[in-house]
Amino acid sequence: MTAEPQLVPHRDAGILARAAAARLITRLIDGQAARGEASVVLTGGGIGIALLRAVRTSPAVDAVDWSKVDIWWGDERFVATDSPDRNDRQAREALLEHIPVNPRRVFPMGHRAAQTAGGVAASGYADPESAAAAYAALLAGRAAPGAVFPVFDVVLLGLGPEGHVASLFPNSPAIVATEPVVAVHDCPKPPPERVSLTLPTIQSAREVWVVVAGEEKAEAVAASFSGAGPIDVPATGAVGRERTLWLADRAAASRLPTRG
Ligand SMILES: O=C(O)[C@H](O)[C@@H](O)[C@H](O)[C@H](O)COP(=O)(O)O
Repeated sequence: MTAEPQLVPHRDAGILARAAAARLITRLIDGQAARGEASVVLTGGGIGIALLRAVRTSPAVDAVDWSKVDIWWGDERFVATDSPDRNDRQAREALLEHIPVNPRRVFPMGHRAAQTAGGVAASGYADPESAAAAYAALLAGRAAPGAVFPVFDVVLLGLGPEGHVASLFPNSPAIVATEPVVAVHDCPKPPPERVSLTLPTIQSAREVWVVVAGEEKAEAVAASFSGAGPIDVPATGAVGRERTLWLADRAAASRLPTRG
């Protein structure tokens, strides 16, 4: 059973980030109360990272036992580990370096191995395919017996202007991929090479939250609620088992039909 998307409007992007942060903290607390641990899949992008900064500055941040939270990524740019483009680097600077996470429960996606002089093996992967395979193995290692990925408490996703989520773009090989993690080449949003969870993995979450702000996303939000399918509008495939939330500011929701 997947959940019908529910849109929750917020006055502006700043309030959206703070409200989504508070919602995430509560969600993780509830997950830990129910199962002793929790898991979240982070996203890159402007509002996704703003949300993490808002978690860091939240008065309730210490209510979560961060040592018992599994932290994953929905996608990653396949670049050098020290590149400012890395979603995990931005997440560490925004939040993870400021809270007591358990490093063994933080699962960054693979990075491009540095070119080595003299054959010294550098950490990382030669291509996105091998990084994707390694991440799939990590997911399987944290899954229930017989499953290939865990049941995440929350998958956070940003939204692109054409309706992409993670690195799943319209009419791309990745949007129809069925393996848990996929390599992405020629991504329309730079950098071109990425690693991304696929829709089946995203859909394994109890809750999926699409967090979106700005007038430039209004068309994509409207398209996502127009009955379009995920190949044309990937965000429409981002649904949770129990709940699907669209946390939007008013500008991003401005092209939706107003309630009668
Ligand atoms: O790695 C990435 O680029 C993100 O995961 C991507 O899916 C992002 O969330 C959207 O493109 C929205 O990004 P903005 O919020 O910056 O527009």
